[in-house]
Order: sequence, then C-alpha cells, then structure tokens
Amino acid sequence: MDDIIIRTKTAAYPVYIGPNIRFDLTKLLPNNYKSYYIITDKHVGPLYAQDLTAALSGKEVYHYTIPASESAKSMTCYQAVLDDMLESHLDRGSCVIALGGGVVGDLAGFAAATYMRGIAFIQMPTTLLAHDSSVGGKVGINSAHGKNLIGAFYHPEAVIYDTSTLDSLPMREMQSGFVEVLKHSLIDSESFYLSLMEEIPDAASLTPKKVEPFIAKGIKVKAGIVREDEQEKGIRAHLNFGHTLGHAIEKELGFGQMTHGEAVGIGIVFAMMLSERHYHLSLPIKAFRKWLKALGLPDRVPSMLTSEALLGRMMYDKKNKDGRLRFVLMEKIGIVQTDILPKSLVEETLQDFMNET
Ligand SMILES: NC(=O)c1ccc[n+]([C@@H]2O[C@H](COP(=O)([O-])OP(=O)(O)OC[C@H]3O[C@@H](n4cnc5c(N)ncnc54)[C@H](O)[C@@H]3O)[C@@H](O)[C@H]2O)c1
Ligand SMILES: O=C(O)C(=O)C[C@@H](O)[C@H](O)[C@H](O)COP(=O)(O)O
Ligand SMILES: [Zn+2]
Repeated sequence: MDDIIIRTKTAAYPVYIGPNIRFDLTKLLPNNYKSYYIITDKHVGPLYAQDLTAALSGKEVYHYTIPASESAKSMTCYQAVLDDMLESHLDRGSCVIALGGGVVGDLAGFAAATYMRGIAFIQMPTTLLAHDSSVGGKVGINSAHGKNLIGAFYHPEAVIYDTSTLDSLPMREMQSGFVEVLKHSLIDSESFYLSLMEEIPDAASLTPKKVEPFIAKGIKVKAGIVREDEQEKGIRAHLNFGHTLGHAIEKELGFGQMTHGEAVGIGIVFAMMLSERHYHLSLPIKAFRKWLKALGLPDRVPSMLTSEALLGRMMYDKKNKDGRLRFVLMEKIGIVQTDILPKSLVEETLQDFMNET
C-alpha cells in the first residue's frame, strides 16, 4: 500500500492507495464515527457498497444512490441528498463516505461541507480520474451558467483508494481519467511526461496495472501544489491546465455528453496553442495530439459547437480577473504559469483551432 499525506494550512489527511483496501475500511478510518452515510451512484453501488456495509457491520449505516452521470452534480440532487441526510438524523458525529468517481466525490463532499456547517467525510475513489478529484478539497456542483460554479474548499478526513475497483471501470472512463494523469505530468516535469508516454503509449497499454504507479505520482504532484496554495490564490491554478476550454465544452455540449477528461484533453491542446502564440515559442503539440489519438481520446472541438458560444462560456471561468480571460499557459513541459490574455487572441486561436481541416 502506498500512503501519502496531504498537508495544507487547515488540514492534514492520509491518502491510502492499494488493491482491495476497501475491506480494511474500519482499520483505515481516522475515527470511530457515530453513524455512516454512504453516497454512491447507480453503477458503483451494486458493485462495491455491500463490501463497505459488511466492513462496517454493527455500526449505523445509511445509503444514498445518485444517478451515474454528471447531471447528478446539480442543485436538485444536492437538495435531495441534504433532505435525506436530515431525515436520517445525521448529526455532527456522523461521517459521509463518498464511494465513486469524481461526480460522487464532488457532490458528497459539498453535502458534507454544508450539512450542519460541515461534518466529516471520507473519499473512496473508484475511477482513475478520481485520483485527482478525491484530493485537494475542491467540492461542488454545476450551475446552468457553468461547471463547478457552486462549491467550497472542504477536505476529506481520509482518502481510501482501492485500486482493485479500477478492474470494473469501463475503458472510456480509463481514457478520461488518464487525461488528469497526463495533466499532472505536463505541469510537473518532462521526465514524468516522457516516462508516462513510454509506459502507456496507447489505449491498449492503458490498464489498471500499468497506470497504478502513476496514480501515486500524480497525487504527489497535486499534493505539492495544494500544500503551497490551498485555495487557488496562486499556483493551484496550474492544476486547471486545459480546464478553461474543457469546462466550456462540457457545458456547451450538455453536461455528461463528453467526459471531463475528454474535454480537458482538448482544452490542453488549446492551452498549448495559446501559449505558443502568446509567448512566441514552440511546444510539442503535434506529438501530444498524436498521443491523445493513440489513446483513443479526441483532440479537437466537436464540430457542433461554435467559437462564440465557447468564448461566452469561458467568460464565466472562476480564474478570470476583472472580466478578463485568465489562462493557464505553458512555457515548456514542467513550466506553467497563468496570464491574462487579450480576448482577440483567444478568439482568433479558437477559430483557427476549430477551422482546422
Ligand atoms: N474536485 C476536484 O478536484 C475534481 C478534479 C477532477 C475532476 N472533478 C470532477 O469529477 C467529475 C468526473 O469524475 P469521473 O470521471 O470519476 O466521473 P464519474 O464519477 O461520473 O464516473 C464515471 C462513470 O464510471 C462509473 N464508475 C465509477 N467507478 C466505477 C467502477 N469502479 N467500476 C465501474 N464503473 C464505475 C460511474 O458510475 C460513471 O458512470 C467531473 O464532474 C469533474 O468536474 C473534480
Ligand atoms: O484541484 C484543482 O485545483 C483542480 O483544478 C483539479 C481539476 O482537475 C478539477 O477538474 C477541478 O474540479 C476544477 O476546479 P475548478 O475550480 O476549475 O472548478
Ligand atoms: Zn479536472
């Protein structure tokens, strides 16, 4: 088992990573809570919730199942969860367990953060993508105006990542989650990036076994950034590389039409294109796009979207300053920074990207 500690100004918690560790749940829990409220989704619940109930036998355990889709990160679903938590008489001694991918984690974490002004929660990620979403304390839901516009910074008390659960993860979700691993490598170092490309050059090599060592590596990159800047006042924005356009694509297509990772992969290509033009330098965009394609991931904006709609949506991005677009850009692999860009540069680059033949 590979253990990592996430430390910030306000929190410190362990991330346990290893096969079958869901069965050791009670040993890994940091406290003996009064009751447990397991939030999971319609796909994950039938596969793994019973194992948690068995591990918690003799304790007071409640279950809540949300739809298995991005649409569950909604005000309606959030309110329904809170109502059920109240009807279950959870109190400040209770603990929410988020069993699932990033959707479950973001929603359950936000419910825990706001229920009675905050009760304990544990992240139990079951997707590759959730190596990213389960650490760092960003929790929240979507709005009709855009992704993750309602939320909080609220850390779990522990992250218990049973990597055996990845065995049942559909390939499309492995591909999606791999984009966050790619992102961690790109913002970290050329050596991480190149070793990842060498080990996992294509979709055929994207197996739980091959990717497992990179899960801890990605989490360590994130841990280092979150430790320095918990609430995205500065360098935490680097973790948002590719997300400005990515989030706009997710929203404009309709939440859930494209996965988060698919959209962020396209967003990374765009952020690299912007970087080349803004800093007058050259980045390995061609090779990166070739890799995305070999992984079975899209590398261009879906043709039904318009640049006007995407630009309008990016104006809601949380990183923007004084109504101006602020992007995470790259000077070279491992060196990223944020910059406010002229709207005209973003517009022209987006049009060129979308008009590629
Ligand atoms: N909070 C953060 O820091 C952060 C970081 C990255 C992404 N996110 C958010 O995470 C969400 C995406 O998370 P995701 O990609 O995990 O999607 P998800 O939670 O929707 O899971 C993807 C699909 O896989 C299924 N699934 C999950 N685990 C499974 C398993 N082990 N076996 C079989 N099926 C399984 C789910 O039911 C779902 O259908 C987005 O909303 C994104 O914005 C948050
Ligand atoms: O942890 C972070 O910080 C990130 O930006 C991680 C992202 O991968 C993740 O998608 C996050 O939810 C985006 O946050 P947001 O603040 O842009 O909504
Ligand atoms: Zn992300």
